[in-house]
Amino acid sequence: MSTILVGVSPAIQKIRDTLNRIASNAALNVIITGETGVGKEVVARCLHEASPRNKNEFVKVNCAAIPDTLLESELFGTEQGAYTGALKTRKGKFELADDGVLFLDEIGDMPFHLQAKLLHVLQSGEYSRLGSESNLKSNTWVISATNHDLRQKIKAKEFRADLYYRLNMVRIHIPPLRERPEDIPELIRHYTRVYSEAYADRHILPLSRDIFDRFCRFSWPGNARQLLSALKRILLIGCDEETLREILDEESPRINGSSPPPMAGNLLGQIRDLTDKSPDELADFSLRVVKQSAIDIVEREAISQILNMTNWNRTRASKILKISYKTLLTKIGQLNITRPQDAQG
Ligand SMILES: Nc1ncnc2c1ncn2[C@@H]1O[C@H](COP(=O)(O)OP(=O)(O)OP(=O)(O)O)[C@@H](O)[C@H]1O
Repeated sequence: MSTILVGVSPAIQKIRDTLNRIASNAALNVIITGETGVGKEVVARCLHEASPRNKNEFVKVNCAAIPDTLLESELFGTEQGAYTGALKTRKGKFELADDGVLFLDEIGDMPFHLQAKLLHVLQSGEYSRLGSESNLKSNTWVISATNHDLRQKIKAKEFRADLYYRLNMVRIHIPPLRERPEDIPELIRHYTRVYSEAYADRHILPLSRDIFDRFCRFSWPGNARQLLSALKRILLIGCDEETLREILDEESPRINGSSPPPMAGNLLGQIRDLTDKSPDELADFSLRVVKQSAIDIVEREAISQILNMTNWNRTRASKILKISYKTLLTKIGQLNITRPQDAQG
């Protein structure tokens, strides 16, 4: 099943744009940054699937989960007899990901001594298995991800600046969900469909209007991962008011407003934040992207309102909007507009 990057926020639309531009040549190392659970692996998988390397492996290594002593052999493999107990030759992740993608998750946790080795592979395109003298050629697209601020780690001498620049040929930053609340309803709708299909025997009902609204107002410190586990739990086993208050930690800060706040506000907020950005972060910015995002936001809102007003009578809606029926259908698909009752009870 292919990976879908759900979201309508300008941030996600910009990521989709970048993704399409860089996946076709699959050559520049990419670093994906963002808090835990924002969807870094989703973006890495989308890059792989959209690239010419999609017939070959997507190999993931979690640099934080593997003990320091094992990470090196995990990455580069071991030659038979390299150490007592190395009974046979084992391929490393670089070799398994040849012609495919090597996804280095939690790269900020890679031990300092291994960072030098990784840099060497990235620069020379060559590496050798532990205990072997002969060089192997590496042809893998390296995509890494981190939820640390690597610039802080560089200052603290915990991360090599030269490796950072090598990994960071393209940077994709995914903002936390609380900064793109318009993605919350989309995630709820999409994953309600996914879970309904996966658990078809359970006759899953969509969230009630009240819970849907409360989900949309919550700030989700654990981002999409937290949202999805709460959604799945409620859809599968339901929950009483007390449990819901616990899940939504109703003492914690709210996103303002009732339903998701106006999207245009977010776009303007993002534009105002531009002054804080580094030239690197402005690489994907252009007036064209802003204009397109603004048009999409306004069109989506207008079409949704008219569809709701006409109770989703598309012929009437297209007449009011003064566009053809066919254009309306295309826009509904392109702008990912869904009927409220598809997601709410
Ligand atoms: N935009 C999105 N579209 C679809 N699914 C998403 C999106 N964002 C996150 N998810 C889902 O949320 C969960 C967490 O996402 P993912 O593992 O990609 O996050 P992450 O940023 O890599 O987390 P970590 O830093 O903890 O490794 C996954 O189940 C993923 O499918």
